[in-house]
Amino acid sequence: MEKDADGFYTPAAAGKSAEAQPSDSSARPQEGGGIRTEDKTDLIKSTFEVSVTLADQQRDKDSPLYSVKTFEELGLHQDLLKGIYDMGFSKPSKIQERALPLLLSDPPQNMIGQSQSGTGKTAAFVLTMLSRVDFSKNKPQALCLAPSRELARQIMSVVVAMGKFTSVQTEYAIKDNLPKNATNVTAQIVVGTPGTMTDLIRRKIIDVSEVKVFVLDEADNMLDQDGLGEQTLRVKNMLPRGQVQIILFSATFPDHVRNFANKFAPNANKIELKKNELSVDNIRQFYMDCRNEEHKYDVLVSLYHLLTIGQSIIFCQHRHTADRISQRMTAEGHKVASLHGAKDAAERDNIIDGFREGRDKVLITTNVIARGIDILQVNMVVNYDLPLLNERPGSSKDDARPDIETYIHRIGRTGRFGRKGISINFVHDKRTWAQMEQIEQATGKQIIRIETNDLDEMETQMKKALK
Ligand SMILES: Nc1ncnc2c1ncn2[C@@H]1O[C@H](COP(=O)(O)OP(=O)(O)OP(=O)(O)O)[C@@H](O)[C@H]1O
Repeated sequence: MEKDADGFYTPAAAGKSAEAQPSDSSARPQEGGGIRTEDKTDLIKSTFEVSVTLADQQRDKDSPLYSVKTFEELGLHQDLLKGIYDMGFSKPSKIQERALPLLLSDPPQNMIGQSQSGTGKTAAFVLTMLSRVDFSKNKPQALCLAPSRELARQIMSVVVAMGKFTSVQTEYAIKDNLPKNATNVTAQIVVGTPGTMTDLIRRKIIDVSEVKVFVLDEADNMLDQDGLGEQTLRVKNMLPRGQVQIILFSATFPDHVRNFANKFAPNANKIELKKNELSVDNIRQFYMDCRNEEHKYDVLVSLYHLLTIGQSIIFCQHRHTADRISQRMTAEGHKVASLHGAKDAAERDNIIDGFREGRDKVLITTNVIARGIDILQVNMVVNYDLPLLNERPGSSKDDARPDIETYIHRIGRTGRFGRKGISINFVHDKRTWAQMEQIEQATGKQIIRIETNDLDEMETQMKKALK
């Protein structure tokens, strides 16, 4: 099975793997901030392929994709092994190899698992849910929460694909999915967002008496007081005491939620990353020094050809910015889509499906899809606005600190499972410059300057980074 045009898993030629090229690290800033240009290319005109050999990276001991084990050795049921191989997976990744034996051991134990973006966390918790449910019982037994409907739908596509050779039944707990007069959910696995899940449990449409597994994807965000923390806790408090395995996964676990995570999933087995392992090496990070806000728009438009070579996601801080840019670009004849939380459910589904199918190549959005979204063709992420922590009341805009976690998740929309990717940050004044420097320090990865007026240079850099 491989992903179909709309990015969800469908039966197709199994076991296909893309091909890899060694990475090139010759691009270095010169004194004065310029960049050495080597081998000019015809990138804009060409249709060069962005590709990697997964098998090679899975052999590299230092790669998060490396594993000494096979899926057979991880103790999975035969029907699930069939599902995995049907999806074209041949070996587990490091997080899968390390987490699965712990997740599947009996008696069940809680887990707090961290590994870089795009390294296969979803498969680890989906396999756990599928392994734990009793398919002969028509009652919810595994609940999974995600921070956005887009991510919940994507997780569900993985449940359906991996469970293809089982008799699993599934249901969504996302807005506008179930009819108002819906009765008891009989599905064994329910995936949704915290608000709707709470509502359905309260209304007794979801009976939680048989729930055995509770998964939080993007757990740090789901537990953050400023995020979805309260709603998620409400769901947990409605579950039967003492019998539920709690599984938290994320690429990031900032200190201010770690304590809460430990209380939320007591006595959990833990897989943790060191700070310098947070971001993946296959994503090359650049910045462009724009003159002002208006110039950011002009630079983005000038990049349009490069943005559409593969697929690109443009992140803005506010919904109105995403709308304004997309309206302007559309009026000027460019094909772009915009997605944010103010759009209604059907429209959101339509937009993300169009992007997954490749009907749209450029998606302008907010943090709503900064986490978890897995579209392999995305090879470029632009931070039109750098992600910022919520500005505190009374503090000036100048004090706003960059949101490092969101930055890591945003750029992780590219470079999925060992593929190459590029991120470009727009800075346009002293404040944004300082914020970018803080990001560079926190991630420990160099962010390389590219001139805003040198498209040839950009093209050359892109080709090198994606090679
Ligand atoms: N063992 C494997 N072999 C091959 N491909 C895999 C394997 N495990 C996962 N993948 C693929 O790798 C991609 C990334 O996986 P996934 O979305 O689970 O990452 P993640 O760690 O949850 O990322 P994020 O932190 O962004 O949520 C997906 O397209 C998935 O199908």
